[in-house]
Amino acid sequence: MNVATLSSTPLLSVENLTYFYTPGKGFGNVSFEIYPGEVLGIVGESGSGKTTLLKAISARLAPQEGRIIYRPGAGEEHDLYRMAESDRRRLLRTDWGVVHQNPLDGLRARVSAGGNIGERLMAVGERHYGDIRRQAGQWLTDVEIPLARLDDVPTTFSGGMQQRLQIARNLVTHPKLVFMDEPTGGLDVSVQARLLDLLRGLVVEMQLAAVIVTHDLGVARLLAHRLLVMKHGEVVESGLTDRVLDDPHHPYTQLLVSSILS
Ligand SMILES: Nc1ncnc2c1ncn2[C@@H]1O[C@H](COP(=O)(O)OP(=O)(O)OP(=O)(O)O)[C@@H](O)[C@H]1O
Repeated sequence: MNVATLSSTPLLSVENLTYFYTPGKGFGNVSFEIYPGEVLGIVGESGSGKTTLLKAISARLAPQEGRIIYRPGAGEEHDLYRMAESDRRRLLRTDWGVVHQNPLDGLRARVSAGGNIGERLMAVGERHYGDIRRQAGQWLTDVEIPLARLDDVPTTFSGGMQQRLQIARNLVTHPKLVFMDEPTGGLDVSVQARLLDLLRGLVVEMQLAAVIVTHDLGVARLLAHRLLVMKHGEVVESGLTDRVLDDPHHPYTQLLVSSILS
């Protein structure tokens, strides 16, 4: 992917971040930056702290040390965990999106598909019922869900459809930054491939900045400009995706890469 057009001011700066549930369980001293339009992949084995790190950087788990600076526009700077709780919550409903591995964690099960998408639009101030319904319908079509399902609740959808609905709900407000935890996990291989295609198209078209946690290096290769490789709660390697995967420097990354080749 082309990173040459990225802005020189980071959208998000993560500085020496640490969170341990108990000794050895969590992550320590993690620092990195995300630029507008950039997709960062976080890879590593199960239990290496990826999900915990994603929660901390997406305003859902206060770190024990370190800070996160968010810059939504020129000259604007917010220290994420020093903002008022209500401002942080608003950020998650409007400027940011979170796509959970289990789609029902990110959807309202008793609200129609259209309502799930419309709710986010209302959070950014849209009030016109007709416009909201029209945009919800457009997004359903964009994520390849038949328009006829607009009034159905997500529990009647397949796993793949639920995940596409969750993506539509998150992207309808054109967020600046989206956090995704194993967005294709738990889906059949063929459904995963279609979803990946869709995600890749949306990321490019909307110039989304995103952080994607995955243990699947194929997903990382397809979506991420840059990778962080985690092991036992530490970042052991980082760099441009092609460099990390084609010329891994750290022995652990070499092991990860060779394990998918064998
Ligand atoms: N709520 C919690 N309380 C205590 N320990 C936890 C909690 N959540 C996760 N852990 C532990 O913290 C460590 C890191 O977990 P985390 O979910 O961040 O890893 P991960 O790399 O995302 O793994 P996976 O790919 O399996 O989701 C693991 O040892 C896990 O068992």
